[in-house]
Order: sequence, then structure tokens, then C-alpha cells
Amino acid sequence: MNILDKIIADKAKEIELKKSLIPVSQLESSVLFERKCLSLAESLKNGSGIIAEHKRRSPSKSVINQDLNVQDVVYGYEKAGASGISVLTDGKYFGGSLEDLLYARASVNIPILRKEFMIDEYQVLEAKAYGADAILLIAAVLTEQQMTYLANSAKSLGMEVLLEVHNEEELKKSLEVNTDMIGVNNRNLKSFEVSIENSKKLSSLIPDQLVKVSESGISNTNTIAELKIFGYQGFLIGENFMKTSNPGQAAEKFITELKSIA
Ligand SMILES: O=P(O)(O)OC[C@@H](O)[C@@H](O)c1c[nH]c2ccccc12
Repeated sequence: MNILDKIIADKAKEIELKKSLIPVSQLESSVLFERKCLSLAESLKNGSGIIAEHKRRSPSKSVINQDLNVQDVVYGYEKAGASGISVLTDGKYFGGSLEDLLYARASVNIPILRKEFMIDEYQVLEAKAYGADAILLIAAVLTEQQMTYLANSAKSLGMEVLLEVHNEEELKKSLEVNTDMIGVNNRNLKSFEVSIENSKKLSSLIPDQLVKVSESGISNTNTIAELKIFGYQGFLIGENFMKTSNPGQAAEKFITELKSIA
């Protein structure tokens, strides 16, 4: 069983347990459930395009940074001029939590993406209840029908969808899904191999009306300049900022440099 299958198997068990502890009615009674969401797609088109990620660890890198509190990190990202925030909420493999999402919501006024392995509508309701503006759907672990159902559920709650693909086959099965953004993951979630070429290779297959986001393995501003030529407007960066003692400062330096070469 590869790591992705393991994560999904654990996720299914986690969701069943959570459903017994926190009923849907409790999620729907959250003060944030009626909140009007911010648009991550618009923010990417009109701002720096950087989605800065809070990620304590990952299967490919083990511990990245567990010493900082999420409020300081995401506040620093907003101050640095990020267009959006990505918050990992998976606990076992990424060291995140739904509480991180709630703290992030309380700390910034820019769009927040819930970065999670979504397989059940319950998780979409959680995302809204804990303050997310957008959810991630990963084509590698979902059928077209599942993506359609989960995307429509998110849209019905006023959230946007970032649909993540890694190859042409995943992109082809995603084209009918009601998504706002297509993310190309430069990292193969099974082998962890990273190549920016993946974003370049797939860009021409993404319909122009969707916001293109390049994800993973981005550590310098020249890469952003190159990817903009291929039509990308969003850039998801985690480790390059999180591996430092002050991710907000690292993001500020990166975004200032980006402005100077734009
Ligand atoms: O830390 P990086 O290489 O900058 O990557 C960030 C982000 O793209 C990555 O965390 C990610 C992209 N898609 C995912 C899906 C699940 C978990 C994590 C991810």
C-alpha cells in the first residue's frame, strides 16, 4: 500500500469517529457557517498570487517546523502580502488540525484554503464551520463523481474549489467538475518526486476560464516568472517558508523580490 492509500484509509476511519463525536447539526450551528466567504480565485488574480502554507511536517520531509504557533505564521504571511493562506488540517501525517484552521481564521482577513484529503461531504461542512473560504480536492484519490459531488457541496456553502491534478489523466477526469481553480501538483504524492516541468507540461490542457495554480517545490522567484509565462496566476508555497525560523519574514522577502522582477 503506498503512502496515499494509507492516508486515505486512515482518513476514512478518522471521519467515521468524528461523525460520532460531532454531529453535522453541531457543525451547521457554528457561527462561521453563515459567514460570507472571501474569493481565493479573485485574490490570486489581483494580488501577489502567493498562497502561503502552514505545514508542520510531511511524509516526504518529516518535521519541517513544529516550534511556531499558527497565528503568528499566518499573520506574518498576510503582512507579507500573500494572496491566500493554505492550512494543513491532517494530523497524523502533516501535524495539522482543524483548530489550526480556526486560529488562522481568527488571525487573518485574506482567503484561507483548507488543505485536506477530502473524501466525504462531512469534511466540506467542517471546512465551512471552521472558517475556510476554499477546499482542496485531490483528483488522485477521487473519482469524477466524487469530485463533482464534493465540489457542488462546497459551492452550495459559498466556498471555492481548488482541484488538484498531477497528470493528464487526472486533468481529463476533472474538466467537467464545478471548480474555480485547477492546481498542478509538481510533487508526485506517491513517489514524492518533484518537477516544476509538470506545471509547464499540463498548463495548455487547463481551460483558460479557470485560475491555474502551481503547487509544491517552488523555492525561487525565477520559477514564478517562468510559470506566469505558462498562464499560472497562483503559486502554493509551504516548505520554502516553513523551514525558516520566521516564515512570514521569508514570505515578505520572497514577495518583495517577486515585485522587483515582475
Ligand atoms: O512544501 P511545498 O513543496 O512548497 O508544497 C506545498 C504544497 O503544494 C504541498 O504541501 C501540497 C500540495 N498538495 C497537497 C496535498 C496534500 C498535502 C500537501 C500538499
